[in-house]
Amino acid sequence: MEAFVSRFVDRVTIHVAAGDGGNGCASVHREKFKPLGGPDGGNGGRGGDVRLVVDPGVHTLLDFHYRPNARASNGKPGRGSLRNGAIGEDLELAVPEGTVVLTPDGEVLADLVGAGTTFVAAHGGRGGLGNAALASKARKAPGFALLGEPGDELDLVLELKSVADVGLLGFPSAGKSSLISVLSAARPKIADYPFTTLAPNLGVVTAGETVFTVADVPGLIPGASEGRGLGLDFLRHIERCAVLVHVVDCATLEPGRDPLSDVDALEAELAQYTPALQAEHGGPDLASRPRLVVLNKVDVPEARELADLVRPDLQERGWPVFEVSTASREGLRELGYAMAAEVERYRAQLPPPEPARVVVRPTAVDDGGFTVEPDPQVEDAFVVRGEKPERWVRQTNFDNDEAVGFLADRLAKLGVEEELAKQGAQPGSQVTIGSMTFDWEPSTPAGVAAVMGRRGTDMRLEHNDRTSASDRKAARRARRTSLDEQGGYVEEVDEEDEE
Ligand SMILES: Nc1nc2c(ncn2[C@@H]2O[C@H](COP(=O)(O)OP(=O)(O)OP(=O)(O)O)[C@@H](O)[C@H]2O)c(=O)[nH]1
Ligand SMILES: [Mg+2]
Repeated sequence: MEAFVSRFVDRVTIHVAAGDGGNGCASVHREKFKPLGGPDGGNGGRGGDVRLVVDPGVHTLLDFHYRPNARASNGKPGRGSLRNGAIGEDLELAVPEGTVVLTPDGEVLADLVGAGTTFVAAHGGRGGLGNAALASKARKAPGFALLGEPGDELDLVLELKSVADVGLLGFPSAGKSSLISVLSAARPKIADYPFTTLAPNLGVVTAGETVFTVADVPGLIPGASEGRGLGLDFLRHIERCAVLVHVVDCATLEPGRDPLSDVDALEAELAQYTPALQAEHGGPDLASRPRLVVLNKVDVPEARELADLVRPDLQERGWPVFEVSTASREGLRELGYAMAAEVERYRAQLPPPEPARVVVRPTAVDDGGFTVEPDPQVEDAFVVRGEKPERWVRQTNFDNDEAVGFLADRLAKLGVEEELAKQGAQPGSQVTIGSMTFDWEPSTPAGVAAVMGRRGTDMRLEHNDRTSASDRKAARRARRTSLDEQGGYVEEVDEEDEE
């Protein structure tokens, strides 16, 4: 029998950060006696993702409790001579079967079922294109490159619905922590004063082929269902356990206590408690869950006598009874195997694990669309929203005029300028995209055409625009081919397909 855990964690908030994309490189090919070479700046590498992967060897969220921060590595910047930056390494975090991923607001993002099921918790940022990839017929030697995008960075809540297979029920000092310490390798605090255990402990027990978890929880006292002692905390944990085990102190000298009345008192508490989870998720109620009874401390002669005395009464209720001593370690092997058998029985009647039910976060959709709306806070100002425009702004180095010009071209090609003009934007109107606000200067045929079109018509300009569109398409096709050959390539340079 083995184990590794000494604390019980079923809910944890983690902070995940994907890697940033590397910046593209602006560089010009240099050779002796050939001063004017072409652009040869490579692309930045993509940042690494943070992924959650179901690993059957992991049984708790404990690791996240100790290490709640996870960061994947950044992509490397591109370099001269067409060298692309290395891609950032993905970070995989092993989570137990049944881990539920939520936003801090409680929205369920994924319910991870089945070994190997993967959820991308944070997407790495795209690498920026280097100036070689940005070169085109019209822009033969770009003096700029695109910035890498920051990776996603966010908080997530992980929850484990079924935190333990077996829950130990018992009065304070009955020997629950002692039992878990001898069944598993967990080393909880054990002492002869009540409520030694303040936070539940979890042990992983191996009996034969079966690996299962046992939760040692704070001692239960009458009134717990109304919140006495550590009652409600205790009950919240117990309701997640498939098998309940009464741990009874046969050596207590407290007046009014004996094994039968102890068991009755705890059963009465269970009966009064309405499990929160049951209401939420359905599932078997506490009353119908299998129980075992452990008569503990039989190394004490009086305790063994008492155990022998009450054993038939308990068996009459249909509960298997085990006499053990965590001190002399008597009866433990048999108990371990009996727990394993109950756990196996429970698992066998569970519906087979559903295929991965993963809810993808809605922000990942890139439909190429955008919206333009008047800014509700500022007069004569507009807000542009959309995956592409916002991304393009993030990729732009605003210290470089040429890069800003390139951004303006991209926005015009997507139709953002035209739409702004349609909605009445004037030169000098404030336009906000993502985290940037600009003064609008319609600089392109598309923008002007729209302004003209609104006033009347200008077929000439529309015509010009059509011609240049087919030109651009041809140029784009050529460029794409050359990009594909580079390999490790990051994104399409232009998204003019909307034309
Ligand atoms: N003689 C004897 N004493 C035991 C045995 N098992 C536990 N004890 C003693 O009983 C006392 C309480 O043990 P714990 O394991 O801390 O009991 P607990 O049920 O976890 O108690 P709380 O955490 O307070 O609810 C300690 O002094 C243990 O040494 C046993 O098999 N025989
Ligand atoms: Mg304890």
